[in-house]
Amino acid sequence: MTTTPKSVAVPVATDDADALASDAQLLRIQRIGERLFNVAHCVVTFADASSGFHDGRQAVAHEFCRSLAEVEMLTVVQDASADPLLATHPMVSGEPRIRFHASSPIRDAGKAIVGAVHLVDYRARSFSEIDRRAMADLVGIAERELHVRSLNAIQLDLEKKNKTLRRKSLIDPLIGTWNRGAIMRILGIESVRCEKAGQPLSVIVVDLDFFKKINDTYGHPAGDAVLVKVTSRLRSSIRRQDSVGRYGGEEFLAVLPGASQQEAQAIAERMRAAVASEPELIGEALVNLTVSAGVASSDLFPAAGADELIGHADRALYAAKDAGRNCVKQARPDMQF
Ligand SMILES: Nc1nc2c(ncn2[C@@H]2O[C@H](COP(=O)(O)OP(=O)(O)OP(=O)(O)O)[C@@H](O)[C@H]2O)c(=O)[nH]1
Repeated sequence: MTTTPKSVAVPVATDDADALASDAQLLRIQRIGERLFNVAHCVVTFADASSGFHDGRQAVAHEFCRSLAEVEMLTVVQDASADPLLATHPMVSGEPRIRFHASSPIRDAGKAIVGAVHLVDYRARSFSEIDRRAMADLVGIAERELHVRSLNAIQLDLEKKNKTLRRKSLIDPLIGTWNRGAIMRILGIESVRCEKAGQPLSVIVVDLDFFKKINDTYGHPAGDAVLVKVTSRLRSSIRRQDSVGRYGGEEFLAVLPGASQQEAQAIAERMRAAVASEPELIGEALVNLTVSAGVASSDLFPAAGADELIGHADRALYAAKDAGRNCVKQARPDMQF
């Protein structure tokens, strides 16, 4: 009778606090079992070896219980030394000379066996009808605990999936920056924050020059690769507190909280220079890339809301394109676009 229990996957709470709380509860169940039946050990085992819990005092009894085959119903061996199956078990014939063993399966909500409650003693003893009913009650408590554990695990899993989904819903899948929805939300938040703090807020709209030609010449996948490379250069040009997102196809929006018009102009110029500084290797070809940028700052448009600020930056971008591209234009109240 030294077979290993079948492996049944039991969802367990992986969060440390939850796991500790559940383990404390299991220890409590085991202590109640020992008191209730006046046995040396009450051990709860799970088919999934990674779950279940025992203290050092129970290690031998736990090892014994885990070495036994899974039971389908309450099974009682009143004297293991006289039991045809257990008598030859090394922990019965030798130390620690286990004599009494009773076990009853723990079932999950779907009635699958996921573990067992065991009673172990070093003296032979009887097991009354009252004991049988008490054992059923104890198993019921263990099953309820297991149910709570799996609910915790499901909740944790859902929370993780939720977090991943939320993140995915904010990130552009091609270039890995904030997507339009996310960068607009960041702009909204920073706009309120800067206004409250009495700080300026600047935005930059950046657009790749002649991108259609790149697509037409090298193909759409190469165009995608260009977008990724340009994104990386733009990101390396901003400050820690700034954010860049994909505003449109080949258009980016940078949100610069606290940046005055001069600082924003300098950052936009840094972006432009970073892209134009050296050609990008796309496949076999060295491709010269440039961007045009329009900058708008709240210190020049104090009454402008976030959307209006973008409108001003957009118009400055058109001016940069008109001026021959590969340049930065600052939106000014006195400018005619
Ligand atoms: N490869 C690729 N191309 C894109 C993507 N999004 C938009 N585009 C392309 O970007 C090109 C934009 O072209 P235009 O609006 O004419 O702009 P442009 O050629 O950059 O010209 P200017 O902006 O005036 O310098 C179009 O050919 C779009 O198909 C994308 O995700 N991947």
